[in-house]
Amino acid sequence: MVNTNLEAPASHYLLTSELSQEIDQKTIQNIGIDGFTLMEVAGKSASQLLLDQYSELSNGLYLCGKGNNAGDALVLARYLLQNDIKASIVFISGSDDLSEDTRTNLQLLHKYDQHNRLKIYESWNDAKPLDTFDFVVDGLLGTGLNSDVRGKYAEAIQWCNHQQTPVFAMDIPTGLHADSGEIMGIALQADHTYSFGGRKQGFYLGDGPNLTGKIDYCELPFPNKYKQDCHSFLLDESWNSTEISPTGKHKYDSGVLYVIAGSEGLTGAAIMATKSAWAEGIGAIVLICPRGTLPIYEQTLPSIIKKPVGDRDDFFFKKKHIQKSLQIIGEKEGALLIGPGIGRDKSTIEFVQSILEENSKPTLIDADGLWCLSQLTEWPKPHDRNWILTPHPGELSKLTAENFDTDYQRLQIVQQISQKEGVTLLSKGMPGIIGTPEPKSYLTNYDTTPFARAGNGDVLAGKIASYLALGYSPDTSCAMGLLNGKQKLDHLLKQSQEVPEPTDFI
Ligand SMILES: NC(=O)C1=CN([C@@H]2O[C@H](COP(=O)(O)OP(=O)(O)OC[C@H]3O[C@@H](n4cnc5c(N)ncnc54)[C@H](OP(=O)(O)O)[C@@H]3O)[C@@H](O)[C@H]2O)[C@@H](O)CC1
Ligand SMILES: Nc1ncnc2c1ncn2[C@@H]1O[C@H](COP(=O)(O)OP(=O)(O)O)[C@@H](O)[C@H]1O
Ligand SMILES: [K+]
Repeated sequence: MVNTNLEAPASHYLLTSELSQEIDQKTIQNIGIDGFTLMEVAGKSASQLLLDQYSELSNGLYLCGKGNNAGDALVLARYLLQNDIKASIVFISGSDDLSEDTRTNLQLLHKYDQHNRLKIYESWNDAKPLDTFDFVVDGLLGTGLNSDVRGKYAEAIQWCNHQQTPVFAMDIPTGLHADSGEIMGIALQADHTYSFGGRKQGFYLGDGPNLTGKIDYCELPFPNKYKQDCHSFLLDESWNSTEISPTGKHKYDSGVLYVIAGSEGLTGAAIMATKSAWAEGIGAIVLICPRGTLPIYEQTLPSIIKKPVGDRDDFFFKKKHIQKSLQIIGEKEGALLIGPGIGRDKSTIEFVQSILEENSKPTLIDADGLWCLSQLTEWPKPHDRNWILTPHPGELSKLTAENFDTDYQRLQIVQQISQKEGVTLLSKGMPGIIGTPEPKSYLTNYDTTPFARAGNGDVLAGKIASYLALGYSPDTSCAMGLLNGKQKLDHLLKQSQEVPEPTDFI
């Protein structure tokens, strides 16, 4: 029983290069909306956005390749020409070999030019010295790019990156890989990206966030059914409550959250996690702790039920605590959070292994709990249980025995592992990536560096575990946990310039 129920809004589907092409082709061939029409819609919606956002533009420089990406730029040029905005168009590889729809759009553009406001250059060399212009449009290359940008294209990009005027990218900044966010030799730095038919996955990985500028989604008439093959989504605060909703159970029909956390020297992790979970309004939290650590929690966690296991001189979880802990966890419905601050003793690993094998609750495994898991040759996960794992990059690497240099590799590992093991994986970092068994993945788009302070992982784990106990699905719980922090961060930063303390996020 693996529950997933996040429903991304259509504007938040993230397309790969292959999927973009597939959807284009199916719409053209099966639905009968031709490529020319799609191009018209793309260029027109970009023109509307651009005119809304910039009122003072008078002369555009359009850098064009020979494919359909150039066609989008030509449609844009036509609509802006209608608004008295001049166009200087540079075809980097000449205009003899344009794609069919792009050629048609060049012919149309000439027909719309009543007052000689159009200039055409047949090569990059011809175009220099360039006329004055107050914005640049990037219609060089689109989403299909899969080799390093060549020749004059690279030269034009380098030049463009030194200009002061705003740069508008059609569909994707040229040189950015649509799937991975990798720079293909050189890439254009855009101020705005008008993303046609769907945002591209690479906008949120690798160098993507540094190159796209502001991203505007321009809808194309793609039937929703063709988007069903999309597995990757953007998670941001614009998602509303119907998209992030409870699974069946009423939110306030809350179960108990059992927390197995803390050991000598690491009781802070247990305190942060339980306080954070408590703040979400859950009815009861039971903190299971080695008896020697109990006095600290008596002082610090008055609202939390404490159930000590073992003897007064037990300061970390051991094999001998297994039965008692399982008995406590089995008392009521709810969820389990295991890991923050439990340490890495050999006996703790055995303890964790048995708890994971025997307990039947939805379970969040974090921090040292993940380390214990990484020490086992096989994960003791029963197939019908919901597990959430919340590793930071080091923990993910240890857990999967995989090294990754890029976000794209990290995404691929998250997708593989969550599907193979049937778990929901929240890979912390920038971006945060949620992977589900379906498999689906959700990428965040905000700066996570303010969260990179010891304690924020415990706060996040506490929130997510509390949502699990409240009856939300694992993926929804992760999404809510991340967005809860982001919302608080925005609020705190409005009040002060300082980086907030982890306790501020509770
Ligand atoms: N109907 C549709 O499908 C719709 C598509 N739409 C738009 O089309 C875009 C995709 O268009 P596309 O597929 O024509 O690709 P695009 O990048 O413009 O040109 C490819 C040309 O570039 C060249 N080239 C390749 N690699 C290179 C390199 N490394 N360095 C230098 N040159 C390189 C290559 O030349 P070749 O190597 O073959 O000589 C090839 O001829 C998409 O992003 C969206 O904007 C929208 O209008 C909606 C409807
Ligand atoms: N609300 C949030 N949104 C995105 N990422 C978050 C959020 N809260 C925490 N994180 C991620 O969790 C990381 C902290 O977790 P971790 O490294 O495990 O720290 P800890 O030492 O607290 O266990 C942050 O660097 C960030 O990547
Ligand atoms: K482009």
